[in-house]
Amino acid sequence: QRPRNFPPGPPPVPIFGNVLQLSMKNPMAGLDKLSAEYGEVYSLFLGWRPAVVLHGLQAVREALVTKSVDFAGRPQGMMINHVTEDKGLIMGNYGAVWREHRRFALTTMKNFGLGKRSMEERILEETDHVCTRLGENAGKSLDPVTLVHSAASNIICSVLFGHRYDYQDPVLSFIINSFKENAQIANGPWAAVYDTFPLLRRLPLPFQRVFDNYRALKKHTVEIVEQHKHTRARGEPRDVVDCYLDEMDKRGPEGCVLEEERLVMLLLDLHFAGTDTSSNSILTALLYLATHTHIQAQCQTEIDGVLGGRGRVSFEDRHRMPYVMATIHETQRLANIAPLGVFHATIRPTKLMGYDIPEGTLVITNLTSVLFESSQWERANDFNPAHFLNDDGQFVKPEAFLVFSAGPRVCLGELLARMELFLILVTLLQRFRFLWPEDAGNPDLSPVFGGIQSPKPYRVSVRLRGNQGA
Ligand code: HEM
Repeated sequence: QRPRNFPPGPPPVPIFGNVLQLSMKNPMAGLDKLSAEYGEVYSLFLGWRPAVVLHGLQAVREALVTKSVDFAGRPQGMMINHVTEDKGLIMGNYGAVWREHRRFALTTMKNFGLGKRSMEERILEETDHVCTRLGENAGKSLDPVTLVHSAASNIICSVLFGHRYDYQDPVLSFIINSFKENAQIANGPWAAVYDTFPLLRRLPLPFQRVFDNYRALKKHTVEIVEQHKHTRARGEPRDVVDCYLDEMDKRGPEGCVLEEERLVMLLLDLHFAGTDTSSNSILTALLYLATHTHIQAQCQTEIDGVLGGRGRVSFEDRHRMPYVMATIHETQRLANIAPLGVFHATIRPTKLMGYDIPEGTLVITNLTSVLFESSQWERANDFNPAHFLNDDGQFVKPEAFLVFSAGPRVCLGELLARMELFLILVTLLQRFRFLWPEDAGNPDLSPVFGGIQSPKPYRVSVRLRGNQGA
């Protein structure tokens, strides 16, 4: 039963709630229909658990920005909380432990928080490896998925652990595959079964795979932390692990929320959140550029004009590349990496657009509905970099660009992700042309639905550009 003055929604059936009324493969169309019937704020039952769904900029903004703290919690008692042993940052509830870890991670990952090697340097170093691999494939076509996932994982590994893996290293594919499989299961029907039927949780069903993968990843991360404890020099951090250990030393054991077990979970969270998100954004950008070569060429003209003979781009160059910035942002909008964001929860009783929302209510921010809202975007379903340009051709970011969400829980890796996208894509466009292979048929640009979306598998032809060439 819905509480009094709770947002309206479809009648639930016993035990299942409304989950059977939505397609598990892709619930987005079903959610749009419900919004058309019940409004911008409506409710659903996921099994026994009531959830409020926010549709469109107005509702999402009121919750995340205007009532920010009220909506800054995370639902508890779900599979993902159990997998991370209630110690992760992403699913950590609003409170001192989450706040301290978020502050620590944000400060450390600022450009100069990581000791001698800046974030920019780490990204550009990895980009060189990508260019070498692409150069070997010049004149041919390749499936860029493994290369781009490996590069994104290596960048976050370099930031977290000061280490990158060779692209052939089996540890790298173990990490990427484990995170990928976990994301798939954790956002699929088996996670819903786990969350809805507590009595089934100990049975050998497919969701156990997520726990197995996580245990293996945790063991690997614990070993890295142990190695760091032996090789670190206090006060001279090389990476996030060293920074955390330094911070623990500085604060001492008394009343400190920083502890080694939490460090391991923080590393796993950042590694997970920083891999598929960035890589699928880059893969989507390459797909759109290869299939819209006039836009690619316009980016290359701007890049050549700004960089001249300079071999290396810097993040500062973005201010002189409005068209490139607009193109990257537009591909991010269309990539729609986190279509339903990450689930929120209310931390106290509150109101939203006139409805009463009790404490602890699960809240789903339908970011897709904002990124494709026809009143916010002139041509919402097209690839149109002009969405991010004003009449003077300058780069502007519309309020409805919520790929990183908003409010106190806004993506913690936004700066890193923006740097990666800009530095990698500009370097690649400076050196290569990407073409849709002639024998590949018509491109299918629609993404594969998931908690983190990806483009459909594709191949792309790679051509070397001349020094400054066209
Ligand atoms: C283009 C790439 C990325 C996109 C589109 C993206 C998007 C998002 C979104 C939508 C959220 C949910 C915010 C909310 O709960 O309202 C989120 C949370 C988060 N992201 Fe990202 N992300 C990206 C890259 C990264 C990277 C590179 C990192 C790692 C350094 C990262 C770390 C996190 C963390 C830790 C959270 C949870 C924050 C919290 O709960 O306080 N993300 N991200």
